[in-house]
Amino acid sequence: MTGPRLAPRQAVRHAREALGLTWRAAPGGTAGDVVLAVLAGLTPVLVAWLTKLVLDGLTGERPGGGASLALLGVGLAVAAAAGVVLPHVRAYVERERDRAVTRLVRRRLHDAVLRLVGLVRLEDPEFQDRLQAAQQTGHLGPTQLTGNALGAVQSLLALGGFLGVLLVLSPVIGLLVLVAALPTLWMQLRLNRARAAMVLHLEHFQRRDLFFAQLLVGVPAAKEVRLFGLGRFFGDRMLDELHGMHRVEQRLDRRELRAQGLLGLLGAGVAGAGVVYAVAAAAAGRLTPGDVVIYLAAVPGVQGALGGLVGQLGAIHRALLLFDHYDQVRRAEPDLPVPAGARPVPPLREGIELRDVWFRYSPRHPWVLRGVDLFLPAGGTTALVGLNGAGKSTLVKLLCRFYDPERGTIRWDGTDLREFDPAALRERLGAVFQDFMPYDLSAAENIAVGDLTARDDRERLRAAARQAGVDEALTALPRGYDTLLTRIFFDGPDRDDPQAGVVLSGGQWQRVALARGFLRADRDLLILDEPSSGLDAEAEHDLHARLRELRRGRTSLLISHRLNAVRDADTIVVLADGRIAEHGRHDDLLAAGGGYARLFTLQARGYREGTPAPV
Ligand SMILES: Nc1ncnc2c1ncn2[C@@H]1O[C@H](COP(=O)(O)OP(=O)(O)OP(=O)(O)O)[C@@H](O)[C@H]1O
Repeated sequence: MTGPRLAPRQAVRHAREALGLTWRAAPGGTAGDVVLAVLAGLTPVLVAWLTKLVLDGLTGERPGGGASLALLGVGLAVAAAAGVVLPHVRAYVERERDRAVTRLVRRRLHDAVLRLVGLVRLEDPEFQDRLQAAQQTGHLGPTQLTGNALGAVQSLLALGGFLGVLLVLSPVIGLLVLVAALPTLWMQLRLNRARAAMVLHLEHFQRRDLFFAQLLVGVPAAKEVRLFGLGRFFGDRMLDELHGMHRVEQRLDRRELRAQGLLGLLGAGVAGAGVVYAVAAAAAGRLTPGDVVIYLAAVPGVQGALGGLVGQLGAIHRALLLFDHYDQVRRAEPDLPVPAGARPVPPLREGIELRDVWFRYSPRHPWVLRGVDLFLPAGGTTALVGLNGAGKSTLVKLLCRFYDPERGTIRWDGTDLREFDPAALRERLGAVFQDFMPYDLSAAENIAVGDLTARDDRERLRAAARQAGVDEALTALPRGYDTLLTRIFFDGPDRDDPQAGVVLSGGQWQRVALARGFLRADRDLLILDEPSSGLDAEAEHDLHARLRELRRGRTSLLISHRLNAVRDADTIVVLADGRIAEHGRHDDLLAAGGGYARLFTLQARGYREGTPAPV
């Protein structure tokens, strides 16, 4: 397994940014941690040295009065106490710092995602993987890097101190210990790289493991999993992924075990030889008992510090790799060009014109729109119809500027949408999407997300709900509009009240989504993509009557498979194979006897004779 690599310059840049980020998030905590790391590195050496001095004083090897011996004893006690307390203080300071870093990283990631005003990047699976990894591990880069860098400083200080002591006592042994540690260093570095490679290799298994686990325990798939008896099938797939993951880990663990065992034996051999030498030298009077004690502390001290140092270097490498996900998300270019001096979006006076619009989701995907020419006149209702996959929702997404056309233009009173800031353009739009989002929030909040300025205006929210025909149902909920529309989690006082959260029916949700759209009914363009698909026949009829009222004199685009619901539109446009196949008023299209007439007749016959309609 070869390790993933970061170019040295990139590694240095990541290190600088990660450390800078830690500093900005928690300057006090970081400075405190540096001081504590230095103290923690020097304390064991100080304790060993003071022990030696006390022993030498006691055995009369070094002259010194009782007073200085007592002082040494006190110093030893204080240093030993510091050695016990410091790690706990440091752990607290580090956790505080890490929490501050986590908040800052989350905020910055959030800002980076908000800069993606379109959908292209979010729909790119590779970018999604990075985004998920950055969400989960973004904070670990800076915190682990800082923690391990300071750990490395601590190890270096301990290493330097103990090596200095050994070299003073016996340069030969000092050098021997150092040389014996070199294979450990080399092997650890190799293992570090293999471990970093494994982490990346495991990501694939982990994603799929999580996917199957969520299918098994999550609510969305629960019905199909039970009805189709998929539990065992998905459970086995999940365990396969887990096995795959564990096999990779096991291979590396075995390799590590072999290497560590061999190196441990080597280290113990060197240490043992040193002990024999030190005892013999003390017996011959070349070393004092204190020298032997400090020697006994220094050999494992050097080996431990070296091991720690190498481990920390490996962890730094892994932290830099983790930081790479965060860095790439942060540096992602905006997915839609937003002009520097974007023009304000004027109220729509004439209409929106699509001129020879070509679009595909990426060069790897087929064309969805192939030269669409269309005019949505201000103040008029245009209905868009067509078979599944014809490109209707795609056209809506282009109007909202979630994507730009690959060829051709969309003009708002003559101005290309690309000249506007997408956020300003969207301020002028109201929409009910076919795949609207049910939020795990209260009923009031679920409507208010359509226009957050109405959040505290209960009357406005209720008016919108009334227009969508859902006010009565929401008022009747256990806590009225404050009832959570979820059973997944409860907030505040709801926590202990299982009645507080409710599950709405599909049609009720559809009406809540409609209420969101009604909140924005005063916007310049109202887009209604299948607004009645989940409603019963009576409610659908009622809704379309309301929508007709609402649309009167407004610019709207209505998409529906129920052709009866669009027959009174000012213009009906039929989209087929990415092109406008027909357009005109209902009666004209029927008279023309084309695709629209065929579909309309089929649906009408279906209602009369009970024949299932095709769309
Ligand atoms: N995000 C996407 N990435 C890639 N292809 C997509 C994406 N969204 C839609 N498509 C493809 O674009 C084509 C048009 O889809 P679109 O949703 O616009 O059709 P539609 O006319 O709204 O269909 P329906 O009546 O079923 O809602 C389909 O072939 C679909 O697979």
